[in-house]
Amino acid sequence: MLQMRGIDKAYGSVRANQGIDLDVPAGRIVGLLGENGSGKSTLMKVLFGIVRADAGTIRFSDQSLSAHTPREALAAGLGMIHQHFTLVDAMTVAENVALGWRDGGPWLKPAEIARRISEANRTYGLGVNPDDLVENLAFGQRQRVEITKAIVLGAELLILDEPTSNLSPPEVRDLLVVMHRLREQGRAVVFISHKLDEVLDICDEVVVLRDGQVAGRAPVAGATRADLARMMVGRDVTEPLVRRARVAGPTVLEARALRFAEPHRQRLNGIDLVLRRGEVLGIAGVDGNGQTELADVLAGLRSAGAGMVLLDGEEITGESVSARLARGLAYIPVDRARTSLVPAMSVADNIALREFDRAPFSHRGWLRGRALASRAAERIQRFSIKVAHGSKPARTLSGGNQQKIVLAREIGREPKVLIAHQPTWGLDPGATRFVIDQILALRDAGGAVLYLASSLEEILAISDRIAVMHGGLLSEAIERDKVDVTEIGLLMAGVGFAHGVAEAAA
Ligand SMILES: Nc1ncnc2c1ncn2[C@@H]1O[C@H](COP(=O)(O)OP(=O)(O)OP(=O)(O)O)[C@@H](O)[C@H]1O
Repeated sequence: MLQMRGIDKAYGSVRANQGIDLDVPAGRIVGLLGENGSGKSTLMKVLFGIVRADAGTIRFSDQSLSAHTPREALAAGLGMIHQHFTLVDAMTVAENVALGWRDGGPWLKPAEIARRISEANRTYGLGVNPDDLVENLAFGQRQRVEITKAIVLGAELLILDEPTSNLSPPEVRDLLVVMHRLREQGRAVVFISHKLDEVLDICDEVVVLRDGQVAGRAPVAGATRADLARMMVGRDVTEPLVRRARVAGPTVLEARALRFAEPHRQRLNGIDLVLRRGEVLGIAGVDGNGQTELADVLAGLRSAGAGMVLLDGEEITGESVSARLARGLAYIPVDRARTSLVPAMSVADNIALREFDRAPFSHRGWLRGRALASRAAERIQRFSIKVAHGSKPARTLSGGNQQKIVLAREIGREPKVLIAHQPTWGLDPGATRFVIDQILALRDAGGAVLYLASSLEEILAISDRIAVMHGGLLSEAIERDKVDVTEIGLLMAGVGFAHGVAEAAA
């Protein structure tokens, strides 16, 4: 169905794609793997007409695509599901699908659009309701709306860019079912992922990129995680984590009966939490159960409606973000692209962002360029950020490498308390492992870490104590060694939470 040949794309001196060949047959799922910055997004942007290749040819369903626009790519039968959705919140599902209707195509009555959505639902098991308002839908449902839209608009080949990163385990299973059905119906899928197990589970074959070139391709049958990892980085990165025992110290961060309410946001319905020196407290839970609100309220980005936050026994509930930062709090928010990184600023400036006004970065009101540059060079090296120089704007880095800038800044400051929300989102396996090791080292040095993630596997690997969040409530924290995974699973599904009682008390 798709034949890409000899694709070259350079950004200045960075050769993001070099002579890449990619074949995707109909009825196949091809995994596109590679470390952060290896050129996966660039290749897909070339295919979809978002960026123009310097050289190479593309044939898709017997048409030649060159110098095409995304609109022409859509018309040819390509669909791209981005990590950041393109839906209009205030419209219904059917209206969103109608919006995507090709210019010049036949005008469709709302009833006809609804019919096509139900048909897509039946064939692919999407479970999308045409009349739902998008703003009321959870992340996983929005993603299925995007897929529905692509199918109704006639996509024969779908590009899914890290589609499982923000999904809960049941949502991942549902998505994999949808992908199976797409394959059965003779459509093709390009699946970009850093999760090797999922790639092994769902793909027919994989293509691995390294430094802008194809490092290997292989059928998935018979391959192992270690094989894939080796192709990606040239060595094995899947060694199991060896955890050392820890001795937790006194309480550093505490929340008492914390409440938060805002229209269209998950509420916090009275959260009690204790975080001690030298421990990682993992908060498991399906996304959208108040994790973002809890982390924001603790970091001072949102104000609590009621309750208290204490740091080292002093109340900080009303304090500003910067006052909290000065007390040694660091925050890795989930929506880093919007809240934590300034894309137009250089990598070096982003790394110094929290400390501009302090030595060594400023002196009598003057910024010290050399100190900025040397700190950046050190962090770029330590966190393996793939960039030619710290002076480059952050927006020119690959998604995973932008992420590493925030991690390098927040973890690198050796904070007293680190609140980390999905810190490994979008990172390749090597980088994920590195970040986990850094967080454990911070803990071993006496730091306190609140770790929020939707991957239970990750929570189990890193935490000393685990609590579950559901519907704006937090369960009691359990020591890692005493955790029963089934029980955590049930809590994640909301079984065992006394919602009625808490709501009545509110
Ligand atoms: N607009 C741009 N300007 C300059 N350089 C860019 C631009 N977009 C990408 N690059 C560079 O091209 C290279 C490949 O980036 P790309 O986004 O394709 O990687 P990726 O494999 O998708 O990574 P990730 O897994 O982190 O998303 C990187 O070195 C990146 O810095």
